[in-house]
Amino acid sequence: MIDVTDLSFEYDDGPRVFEDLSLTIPEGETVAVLGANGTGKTTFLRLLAGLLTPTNGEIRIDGDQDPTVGLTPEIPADGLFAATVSEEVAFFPENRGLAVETQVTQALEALGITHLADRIPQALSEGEKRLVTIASVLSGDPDVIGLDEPTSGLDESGWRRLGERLAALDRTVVLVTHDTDFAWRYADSAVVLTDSGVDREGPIREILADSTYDLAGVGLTTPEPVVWARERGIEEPPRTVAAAVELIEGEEP
Ligand SMILES: Nc1ncnc2c1ncn2[C@@H]1O[C@H](COP(=O)(O)OP(=O)(O)OP(=O)(O)O)[C@@H](O)[C@H]1O
Repeated sequence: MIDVTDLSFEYDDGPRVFEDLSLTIPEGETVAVLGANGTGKTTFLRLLAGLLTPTNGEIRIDGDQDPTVGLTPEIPADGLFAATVSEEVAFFPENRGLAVETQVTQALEALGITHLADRIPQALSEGEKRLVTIASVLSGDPDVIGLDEPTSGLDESGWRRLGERLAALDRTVVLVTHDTDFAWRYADSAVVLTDSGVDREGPIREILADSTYDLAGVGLTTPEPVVWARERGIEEPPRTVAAAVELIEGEEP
C-alpha cells in the first residue's frame, strides 16, 4: 500500500504544486493518476520515486523495508544510456541481482520488442524508445512501477501489449496518463488531480462513467466505451466497445 499523508511540495524556482495532499493506493493495483496539464502528475511520480523530497508530509510505501520504485521518464530519451537495448534493459536486473537473461528476455517479449535487442537505444523511433524505457523498468521487477505517459506515441499493438502486461502483473502500478481509454481498460482505480488537489479518488469505473462528473472540466476525455454505452442507454459501460459489440448482434462499433 502507498500512503500519502499531508503532502506538500513546492519547486525552489517554481510553483507550489501540492498542499496537504492525502491519498491511498492499495497494493497490487494499477492506479491511473489523471488530470489536466500542470496539475502535478509527473511531480507526484518523482516524489514517489524519491527523486524529489516533499516540502511537508510524507509518502510511505508498505511492504519491503526498502521498497523499490521504478520510473519511466515522460521523455523516453531522458532514460536511455546504454549502447544497446539489451544492455539498457539489463541495467536494473543486474543492479538488483536478478536473473538478468530471463528478466531481459521476458520484458522484451512482453512488449514485442525482442527484434530491437541489438539496436542503439538513442537511434530508435520515439515509440520504440518508449517501449524500451518501459521494458527497462519491468525487467528490474520493482515493488512499485511508475509510468509517465506510457502510451504516448505507441501504436495499437504496443498499446495493447503494454496494457495486457500491466494487467498480468501483481505489482502496484502508478500510471500517469491523459489516455483515458487506456486507463479505463487497464487500470483498477483512479486519482483525479486538479490545481486544488485530489478531486476524485476511487474505482476507475465509477469515476469515469459517472454522468454527473464533468470530465472535460478537469481536462479529461470520456472513454470511448462510456460514450458508446451512454448513446445506447446501457448503464454499465463495457471495458471495450469490441467486447460489447460481440454481445449485441448486428451492432457496429
Ligand atoms: N523542475 C521544475 N522546476 C520548476 N517548476 C516545475 C518543474 N517541473 C514542473 N514544474 C511546474 O510544476 C507544475 C506541475 O508540473 P508537472 O510536470 O508535475 O505537471 P503534470 O500534471 O505532469 O503536467 P502534464 O500533464 O503537462 O505532463 C507545473 O506548473 C510545472 O510548470
